[in-house]
Amino acid sequence: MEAQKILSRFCPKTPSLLLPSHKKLHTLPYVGPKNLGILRLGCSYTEGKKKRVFCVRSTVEEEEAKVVKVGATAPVRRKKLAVFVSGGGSNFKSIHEASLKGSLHGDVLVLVTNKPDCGGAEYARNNGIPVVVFPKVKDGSDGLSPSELVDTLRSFQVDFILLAGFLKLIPVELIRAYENSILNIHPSLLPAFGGKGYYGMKVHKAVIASGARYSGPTIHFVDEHYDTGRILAQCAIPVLANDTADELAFRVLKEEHRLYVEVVEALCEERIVWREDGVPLIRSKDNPNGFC
Ligand SMILES: Nc1nc2c(c(=O)[nH]1)N[C@@H](CN(C=O)c1ccc(C(=O)N[C@@H](CCC(=O)O)C(=O)O)cc1)CN2
Ligand SMILES: NCC(=O)N[C@@H]1O[C@H](COP(=O)([O-])[O-])[C@@H](O)[C@H]1O
Repeated sequence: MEAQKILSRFCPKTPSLLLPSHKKLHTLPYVGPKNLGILRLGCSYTEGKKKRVFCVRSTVEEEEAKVVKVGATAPVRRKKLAVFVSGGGSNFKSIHEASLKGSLHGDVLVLVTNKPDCGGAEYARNNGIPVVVFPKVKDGSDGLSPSELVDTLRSFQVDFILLAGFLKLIPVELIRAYENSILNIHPSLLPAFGGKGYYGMKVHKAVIASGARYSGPTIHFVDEHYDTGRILAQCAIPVLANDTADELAFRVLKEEHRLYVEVVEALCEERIVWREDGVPLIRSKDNPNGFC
């Protein structure tokens, strides 16, 4: 209900029926022929004068399919994701498509942006994903404060936050509320070519100008500063002698789409482990004793 109230302030077009997966569903046993399924009654809430109740029906098999068995037998709960964008959102789309395809054991429940008209926000609205504006635009009524953003993400019961071309500094309130649960993708091999001023094409132009022979995406945990959080994954690709910044950007972005989906799949399957010295590792899906 809280999410609905906050959202209605900034995103009037937000679908009135909030995504069931973050509403508390009351599961009632289905009385009828054995094993035909469970009738799940969505909780009711008032919208204006109307009381809205929605029901979904799922079979026992569908319920079980929502739980992935990883490693030995421990069932892993499907994760709730928030994605932050400022631009076209191609990484966001790749992650959403992997979720719809079923390879990614999570759902994108909310999109956060500082540019409500960007391509990523448009894609979200076209796919029924609520859009939240953050940070507040200067002397404008639109947008959430850091504490309202934390409350909104908590109302959606978000497990992980994925930055994908978001160009504003994440405030310390959110870092503290989502410790070791915020990832970012950066289009260079950090720590090289990172930090304030290094985003989008500026990164690729700096790489070309430096004469570096390799570049590629880095996925890292987010701390209070730009691009200084613990590195989780990287992929090196050659910089060709006659590469333009656009040609390099195109090849790096393609690798980003592959790498981010692979990393978020591991995140949702709880395959991220922390080495004693604080370095995060990704446990291999095929070999529980190996790492990616
Ligand atoms: N607390 C953190 N917030 C963010 C991080 C992070 O690591 N910690 N990563 C960035 C994403 N990013 C690089 O991956 C990045 C984005 C933007 C900038 C930057 O210099 N921004 C400009 C403003 C640009 C604009 O408004 O158009 C600036 O701050 O002057 C650097 C790195 C997301 N947030
Ligand atoms: N420093 C942050 C940064 O530069 N991020 C970069 O913005 C692009 C967003 O593309 P997308 O909107 O198509 O996913 C991506 O290349 C991402 O690495």
